[in-house]
Amino acid sequence: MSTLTIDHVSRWFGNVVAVNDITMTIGPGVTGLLGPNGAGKSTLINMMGGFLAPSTGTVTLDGEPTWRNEKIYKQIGIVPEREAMYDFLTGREFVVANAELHGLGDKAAHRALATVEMEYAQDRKISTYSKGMRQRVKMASALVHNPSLLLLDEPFNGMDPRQRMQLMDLLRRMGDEGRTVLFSSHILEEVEQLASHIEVIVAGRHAASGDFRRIRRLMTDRPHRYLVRSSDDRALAAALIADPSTSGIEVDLQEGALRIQAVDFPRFTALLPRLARDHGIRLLTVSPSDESLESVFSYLVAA
Ligand SMILES: Nc1ncnc2c1ncn2[C@@H]1O[C@H](COP(=O)(O)OP(=O)(O)OP(=O)(O)O)[C@@H](O)[C@H]1O
Repeated sequence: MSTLTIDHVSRWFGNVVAVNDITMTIGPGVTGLLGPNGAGKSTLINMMGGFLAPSTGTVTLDGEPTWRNEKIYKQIGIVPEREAMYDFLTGREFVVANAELHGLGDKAAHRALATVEMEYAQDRKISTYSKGMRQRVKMASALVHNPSLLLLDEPFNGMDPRQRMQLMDLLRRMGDEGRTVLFSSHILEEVEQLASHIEVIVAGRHAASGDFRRIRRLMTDRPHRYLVRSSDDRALAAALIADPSTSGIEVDLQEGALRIQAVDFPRFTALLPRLARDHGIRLLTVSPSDESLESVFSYLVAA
């Protein structure tokens, strides 16, 4: 059982602060590291894995620093995001080469290939593999030395639903075995399905931490903005503003629409059609105007 401790870690590249004073603890089981593109997930994972030095702060695995610590590398398996692999090798050759780097032999490679259920294709060239197969071979090479900590950077990117399910099952199994598994993603649903614990980072900062219900609640409890078009925007605005489910309504003349900020999301969604009906107003468009992941995340950061 391994516990990873990130203590006031920052990392900058020139003027860019990629990771900004993050403190978190990752224990056994599956943890999802959620954040939009460019949030600093890869930078953080590289520091967790001991491949990149923090500018300040420390990353330790069971009390031992991960940076430049060979003893600790034996406990860490990392599946990087990048696609580049040795296409001219077979899956087996690739995993054996990685086993040899750890001073291990064919047996370890064979065991790792079996774990990811890739024995059937191990003698084919990597160039002939699908995205999911490549991901599994990368997993096998990260697993050859039976690490207690497994780090995966955006492992589901570009996978089809079946491949995704297979990999989710595998990671779940790894977590159930008592390994500490951390994977990054920018998709909440993906993280929700798999992780018992979620860490959210946005713009290099730690935005939230907890189980997915808590994170989901933080996201749905925030004010929602809607763009609404109707047969009589002014009458609808007048009817809505009296209700406490909304905190602001703006008539956007250019768009020919109302911009509504709802603070009580369930009440607002029930109220809107009822009010429209009661006032004989026809609703033409009701669309959330800030549902992008970015805005959800920025809300969490501001909270
Ligand atoms: N080697 C580097 N040199 C300069 N800037 C970097 C370097 N690595 C990362 N950055 C910058 O640090 C920030 C965080 O990048 P990082 O790749 O860690 O984010 P991410 O959350 O993994 O994003 P993505 O999902 O797009 O990979 C970005 O602004 C990025 O441009």
